[in-house]
Amino acid sequence: MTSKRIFVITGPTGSGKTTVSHYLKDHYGVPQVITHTTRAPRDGEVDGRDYYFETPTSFATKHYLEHVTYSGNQYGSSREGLAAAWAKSPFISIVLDTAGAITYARELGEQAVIIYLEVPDQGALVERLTKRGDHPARIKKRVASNEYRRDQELPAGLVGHATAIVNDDWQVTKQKLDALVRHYQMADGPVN
Ligand SMILES: Nc1ncnc2c1ncn2[C@@H]1O[C@H](COP(=O)(O)OP(=O)(O)OP(=O)(O)O)[C@@H](O)[C@H]1O
Ligand SMILES: Nc1nc2c(ncn2[C@@H]2O[C@H](COP(=O)(O)O)[C@@H](O)[C@H]2O)c(=O)[nH]1
Repeated sequence: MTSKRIFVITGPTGSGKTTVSHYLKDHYGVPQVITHTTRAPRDGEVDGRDYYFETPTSFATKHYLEHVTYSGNQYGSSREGLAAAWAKSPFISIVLDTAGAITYARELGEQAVIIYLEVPDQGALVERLTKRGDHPARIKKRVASNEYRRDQELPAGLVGHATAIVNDDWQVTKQKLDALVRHYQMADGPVN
């Protein structure tokens, strides 16, 4: 029986990955693995809580399970980060782009529970980024990126591995997340 799980939350930018990760933390005590990035912090983001904010030089000194370039910035997650989160709880979460999620599905097999979030209305996605306070120039750059376009569809490498959730209505999304967590709580039983 697999006792440790990582909820890998993936999907396009603005689809609600961070929101879902916070929900799992607040309602189920699921800690989030903090990843590393070279992008600048957004208003309100805190180093060590939202990301480890790195320079290109410091980013290169870490040991990554996987790392990617997304819209011109580097992002990476470490095995040490997973171990630290699993030391706190058997269920943990991480927010990744779809390339990272594919790596996790391949490397961790059934331990990785992949959740793919989608918002079919592109206009609604951009509106969410604007409301979040993202700078218009950053939104423009991101929406023009290959990674943004790529993540709009569940990639072939995740078909059969991911639970897809349309995150249009937050109440419906919460019900689906509750059902998913309950499923794994019952499947895995108490952890020693
Ligand atoms: N179901 C929903 N309905 C409306 N707004 C939502 C919903 N879910 C999340 N949001 C809002 O959309 C914005 C983007 O959400 P969030 O930051 O969680 O997305 P993300 O996928 O983590 O984005 P990114 O990949 O760009 O970091 C936030 O302001 C959040 O409050
Ligand atoms: N493959 C990885 N993707 C990551 C990691 N940390 C974050 N992300 C994803 O990058 C994009 C952009 O994030 P943003 O915070 O700048 O909007 C988004 O899809 C994140 O999920 C990581 O370590 N590896």
